[in-house]
Amino acid sequence: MTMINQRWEELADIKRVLAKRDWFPGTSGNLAIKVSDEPIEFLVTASGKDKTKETDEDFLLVDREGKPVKDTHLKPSAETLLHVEIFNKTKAGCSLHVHTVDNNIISELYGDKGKITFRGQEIIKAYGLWDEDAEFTIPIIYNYAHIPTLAESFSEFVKEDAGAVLIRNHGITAWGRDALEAKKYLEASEFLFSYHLKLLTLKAVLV
Ligand SMILES: CSCCC(=O)C(=O)COP(=O)(O)O
Ligand SMILES: [Zn+2]
Repeated sequence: MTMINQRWEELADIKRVLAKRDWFPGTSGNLAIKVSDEPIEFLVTASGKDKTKETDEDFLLVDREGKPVKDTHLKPSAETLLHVEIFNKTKAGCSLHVHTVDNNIISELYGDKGKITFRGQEIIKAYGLWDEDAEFTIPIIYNYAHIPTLAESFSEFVKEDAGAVLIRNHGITAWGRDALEAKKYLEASEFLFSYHLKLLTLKAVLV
């Protein structure tokens, strides 16, 4: 199997799993996986598709600027520039972006603070943090409609090979050195969002 086919299968597997969870409502979301380092080339989801469907046009290969490597009628994700920041600035191998109700509500509740910090939760170990008092902070950025501006704002928080950033009332982008790590960061973040919102709701009901 060629590297591109191998990476295609890896990304297709993740897409299938996330689709089953309804994490691609209304054609939202986009996924990317690096195929080569020199030159940097990655597979990214084609724009505007129903990501719950599986086709042989789900992904296309783009260069380090997010431009298609070959002539194609497919358009790279409208948010490819965010994946471009990740692959150009870090050693990340995979980047995942989803819109969920939970990540949107958390981003709105904590958007004015510009971040949300989690502590005292076992699942924080998914971020590679094993200390009892470990904290994990997810920055929250403004949802600029102009994607190059959004990508510039996002870039400020792309420093590590794995991480997560919330875009206010839009969604989350999580990345990691490989597909497993990116998925782990995404799932841990969504777990923490869901837990936090349920706890807030229960506290409000019980007082
Ligand atoms: C209806 S979703 C609006 C665009 C977006 O935020 C998204 O994640 C999907 O865009 P893409 O071009 O990757 O399909
Ligand atoms: Zn989006």
